Amino acid sequence: MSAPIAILGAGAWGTALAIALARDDGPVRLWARRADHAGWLQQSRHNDAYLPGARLPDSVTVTNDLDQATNDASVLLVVTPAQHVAGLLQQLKRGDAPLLLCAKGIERGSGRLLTEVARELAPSRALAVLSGPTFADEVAAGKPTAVTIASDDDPLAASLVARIGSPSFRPYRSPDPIGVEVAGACKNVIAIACGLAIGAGLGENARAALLTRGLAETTRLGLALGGRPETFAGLAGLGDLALTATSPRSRNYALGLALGEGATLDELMRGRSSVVEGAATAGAALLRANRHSVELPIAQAVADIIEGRATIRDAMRGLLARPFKAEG
Ligand SMILES: NC(=O)c1ccc[n+]([C@@H]2O[C@H](COP(=O)([O-])OP(=O)(O)OC[C@H]3O[C@@H](n4cnc5c(N)ncnc54)[C@H](O)[C@@H]3O)[C@@H](O)[C@H]2O)c1
Ligand SMILES: O=P(O)(O)OC[C@H](O)CO
Repeated sequence: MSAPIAILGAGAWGTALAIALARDDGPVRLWARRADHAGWLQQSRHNDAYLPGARLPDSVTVTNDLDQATNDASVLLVVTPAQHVAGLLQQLKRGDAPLLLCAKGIERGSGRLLTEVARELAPSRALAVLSGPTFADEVAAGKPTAVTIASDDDPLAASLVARIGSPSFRPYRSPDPIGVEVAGACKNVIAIACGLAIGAGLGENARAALLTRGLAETTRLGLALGGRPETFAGLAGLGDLALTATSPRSRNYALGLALGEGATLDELMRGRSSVVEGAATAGAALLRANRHSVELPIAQAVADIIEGRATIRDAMRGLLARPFKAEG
């Protein structure tokens, strides 16, 4: 029997990954932050709060005890929202099981990528990143899905692909964790912009333009941070952007759509438990881009709207007033 896999975070994505990775040959432990939630999940096998309709297989054990979840695990999947990854890593005991970072975002305040957070807070552990076009409910339902697993450590990436892959959950290996992280984080910001455009009635041409120029600015940032150009045409880049920036089932796109239709951010965020990563990442990406003198006009527009510095109309007008230039 293989060593256990620990999945840290019992929102929609952690739950879907637990279901996808549950096998007869190795147990899966799912860590939930709240004791009452862990107890309910373990007993009912359902996660109505975050992933209604899915059922946890018997080989998944749910706990809110981090030591119990991680003890003897072969790999720890980090699946909390990006802004809580540092808090989680600070609670982890020292150990040598690798981390597979599955959250998509850049840290607010510091502009750090999650691999940079992990390198500082869990220096003894090898790192890999999992990203790509993955609506959790489809993964939980066993629908065909392809992802990227990226690491500087190719044997680690290969062993994770072997442990995690199945006919319906197909990981592709990549040597570019930085590019994969930047792509996964920024697509959420671009998805908000695309939702805004449709919600505000600007049309599908505008959305296609935002998606394409969004990929161009994401690529600029990724390259400045050391990513590889081909990553942005891959699953974590174009693949995830195509999914997220066109589907009302994306929480990021849906937030933009509702804002564009006239809802306020306050109304949309009040009482909400599920995460909209792009809202925090817009400003964090800008912070990081400014340090590298990289321009992110679309992320700037999204951050200006989200952080209350511009109306949607003014931000969109600002984008349209930019000087004409060569494509690239
Ligand atoms: N849902 C998806 O389809 C999907 C797919 C791929 C990647 N992701 C990424 O996975 C990450 C998690 O998203 P999700 O959809 O599972 O979240 P979710 O919105 O379903 O659930 C939110 C989770 O955040 C947890 N949480 C709230 N406050 C916290 C805190 N202070 N510390 C630790 N955890 C806290 C909640 O307990 C809950 O587990 C995000 O970065 C998201 O972009 C999600
Ligand atoms: O619902 P979203 O916008 O958080 O997107 C979920 C996944 O990241 C899609 O790949």
